[in-house]
Amino acid sequence: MRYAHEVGKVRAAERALMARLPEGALMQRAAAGLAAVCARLLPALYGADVVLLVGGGDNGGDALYAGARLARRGARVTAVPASPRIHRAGLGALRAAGGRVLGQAPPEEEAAGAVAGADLIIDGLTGIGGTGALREPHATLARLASEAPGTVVACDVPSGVDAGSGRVDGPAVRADVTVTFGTHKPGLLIDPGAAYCGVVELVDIGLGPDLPDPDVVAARPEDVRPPEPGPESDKYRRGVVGIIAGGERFTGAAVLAAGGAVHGGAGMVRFASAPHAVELVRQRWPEAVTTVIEPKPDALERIGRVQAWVVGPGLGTDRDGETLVEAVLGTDLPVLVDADGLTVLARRRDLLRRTAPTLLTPHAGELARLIGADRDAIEAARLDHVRRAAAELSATVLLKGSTTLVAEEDRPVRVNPTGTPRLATAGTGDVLSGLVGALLAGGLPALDAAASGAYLHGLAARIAAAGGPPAPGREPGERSGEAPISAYDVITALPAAFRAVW
Ligand SMILES: NC(=O)C1=CN([C@@H]2O[C@H](COP(=O)(O)OP(=O)(O)OC[C@H]3O[C@@H](n4cnc5c(N)ncnc54)[C@H](OP(=O)(O)O)[C@@H]3O)[C@@H](O)[C@H]2O)[C@@H](O)CC1
Ligand SMILES: Nc1ncnc2c1ncn2[C@@H]1O[C@H](COP(=O)(O)OP(=O)(O)O)[C@@H](O)[C@H]1O
Ligand SMILES: [K+]
Repeated sequence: MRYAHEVGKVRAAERALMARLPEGALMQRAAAGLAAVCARLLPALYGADVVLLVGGGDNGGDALYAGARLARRGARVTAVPASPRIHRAGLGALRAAGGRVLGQAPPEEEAAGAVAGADLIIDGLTGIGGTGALREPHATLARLASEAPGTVVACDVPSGVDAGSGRVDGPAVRADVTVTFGTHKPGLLIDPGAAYCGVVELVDIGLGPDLPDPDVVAARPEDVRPPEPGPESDKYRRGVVGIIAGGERFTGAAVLAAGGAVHGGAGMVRFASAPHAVELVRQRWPEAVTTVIEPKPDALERIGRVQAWVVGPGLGTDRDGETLVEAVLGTDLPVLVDADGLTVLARRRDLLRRTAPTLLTPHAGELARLIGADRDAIEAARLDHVRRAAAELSATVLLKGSTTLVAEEDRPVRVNPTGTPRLATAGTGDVLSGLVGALLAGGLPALDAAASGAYLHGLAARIAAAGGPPAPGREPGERSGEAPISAYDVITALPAAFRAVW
């Protein structure tokens, strides 16, 4: 796992460690790590033009000491101060190493010229101490760095990104590489902030023993463990997932959710709905066992036994849909509620009073209805809202969108690292609900089923878009070589995604 800690906990750990170390030692560790990454990024250090953007806090101090190390190895280093008070000792070290320092608040043309001509720019404007939108001249410098042709390396956090939440209010540095110290900060893993970081490199400064449990975690491939069948498995023991989706009017969601489950490793998929949806699912997925049901409180009785339920995609939000959502949540089995089922829940929160696990998979608009919040506020502060939702609704909540997050009370929030904007196409959410339902039926706890499902879903989308294993990373401006994808393509690529983690 990649771990991230809230800013307050990072500061507490730094204080505890600093108390045991000689003064300034921690900043030297950070600066040494930063300088080492920068040296690796430059084809030749000797004679390279390096520009430091230096704010008034310790983030600027790190940049100055890293610049001094690069200057001692032959780089031509220029510091651009953004504040009248910049780290004195760091400034002294840079000067002693032969670095140049522009005057306080240098004219914009001078700063712009230096930034535009740099081979490498170190962004030391603000780190974990940055709050709110960047003020001037920081905002202008952030814009100049983002537009410059040189490689941009953010010190700890790209300036303008809120380290705790990933919130970005106004201009922020778009980095090629972010060198972060001690532990990741949540804002480096969560959009919109995550999109500003480029490649994130973690430098160990010895904080580990002083850090508490993480607040946010992101899976690596080895952390994704879908249930694997053993020799003693049969279709019932592997897990039967029941899906109630679609109706007479909406049938696409039914076919896609069933497909996600069929390719999600369920031992069996039981699909139940109105006749038209059942007919289409039967034609497309002959593997599914289908039942025509009517929207009555005893609707589940004819379907047969399952280990977990998925309810909601394309169901409709009227009284009939409500009856089916109520019937499913009345069972003592794990239930995933998605799409129209969530709209029903927004007016029937009482249905969430149950003891078996409940997993909700809203996008920001659905979550807004569920917890009475503003959609834009949710998009801007996804971490806060997903946590609040899990606590208020007493459920596991998977918040879809640019960065998918999964929260459960008193557990670290799971961040999905495989997402891709190519998933922003109608129907992919239905595929996710079927896939996660299959993992729930296979016995994974709700948090793991949701996080593993999101991981495999994103990976399948990348594989579908790339026409094979996704490329490891791209140079800025390089063509992606990817194709647009449909929800159906994601289903088709699920086997390849499973192969990549099994
Ligand atoms: N502690 C340690 O042991 C270690 C810490 N380390 C490093 O220290 C960093 C934290 O340093 P920090 O606490 O000094 O805060 P920092 O990120 O420099 O920001 C404060 C400055 O930014 C300014 N500012 C704020 N918001 C602004 C805005 N919107 N627009 C414009 N300006 C804004 C603010 O100005 P003020 O609001 O006070 O006028 C103040 O000048 C951390 O990220 C890591 O890099 C490493 O060396 C490892 C050891
Ligand atoms: N910008 C984005 N970046 C990454 N993933 C996205 C983005 N926008 C949407 N997604 C993903 O696409 C899927 C869309 O689901 P949803 O909103 O339920 O659509 P639908 O109801 O049409 O199926 C989710 O898995 C979501 O996380
Ligand atoms: K920074």
